Amino acid sequence: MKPYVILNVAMTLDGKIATKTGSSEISGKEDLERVHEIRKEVDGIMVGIGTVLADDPRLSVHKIKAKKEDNPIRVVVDNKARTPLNFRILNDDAETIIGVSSICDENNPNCDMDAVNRAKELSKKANLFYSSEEPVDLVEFMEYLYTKGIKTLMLEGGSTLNFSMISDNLIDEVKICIAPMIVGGKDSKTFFDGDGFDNMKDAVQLKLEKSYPLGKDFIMEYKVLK
Ligand SMILES: NC(=O)C1=CN([C@@H]2O[C@H](COP(=O)(O)OP(=O)(O)OC[C@H]3O[C@@H](n4cnc5c(N)ncnc54)[C@H](O)[C@@H]3O)[C@@H](O)[C@H]2O)C=CC1
Ligand SMILES: Nc1nc(O)c(N)c(N[C@@H]2O[C@H](COP(=O)(O)O)[C@@H](O)[C@H]2O)n1
Repeated sequence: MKPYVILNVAMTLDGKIATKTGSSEISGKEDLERVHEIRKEVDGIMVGIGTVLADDPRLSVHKIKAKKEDNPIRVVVDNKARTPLNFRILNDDAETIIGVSSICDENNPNCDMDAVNRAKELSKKANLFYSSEEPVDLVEFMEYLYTKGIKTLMLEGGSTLNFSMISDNLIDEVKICIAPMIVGGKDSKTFFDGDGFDNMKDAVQLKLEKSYPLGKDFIMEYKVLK
């Protein structure tokens, strides 16, 4: 069993989710409130370590009225246990689960002792899941999250993790905020990066369920066809 996964992202009209320098303030106020309403509803929010390092996110419900109990469990996919101990993702706003790879496991002959030691330190502040693979096996990780009570999970980026999740067929819904902005840049992060598929026939197929303007932005909501 796996959580029901909703991918939410804010992108510019030209499909970028951050500039080449990592600047990513894209959504308008109304969109941020929409996202925080979803955060309040779901059991967990997940991001990749690239997003943690770029944004130092809180991943709590803080743009709308909410109580501490409304905060979902925060989840990070972090191969080498690089989450900095002083980052907000480890504060006491909510529980945090960090998925690390097999190189953090001291019983693995190919482990990296620096990563093993960082993971040990992290385990004092968060619950660690040790994947049997490198990078983190996302199918295995989703099954683990489900056993931890995460039945609904919002994925909030970034580009690399988004592609791994969709190519592993783990995403059920996609919600996109398109802002009327263009930033360009071949090195700017797009909605989905990763390796990409070689052939269009392999493209993931989706069905548009809903679309509407929201403040200055435009929202599109899709179901992933399985
Ligand atoms: N506009 C928006 O809605 C959002 C924008 N962003 C932006 O995206 C950028 C970060 O994106 P990325 O650098 O692509 O980082 P990312 O957040 O996708 O993290 C990628 C990292 O996750 C780890 N990982 C472990 N196992 C993995 C697996 N099986 N598959 C994929 N990754 C795995 C790897 O260390 C990998 O480098 C930041 O600039 C951030 O601001 C992030 C979230 C939302
Ligand atoms: N919905 C949305 N709109 C944007 O313009 C964004 N840049 C993001 N980014 C995501 O939200 C995280 C920050 O969350 P906190 O406010 O710190 O709780 C960031 O890390 C991205 O995952 N989202």
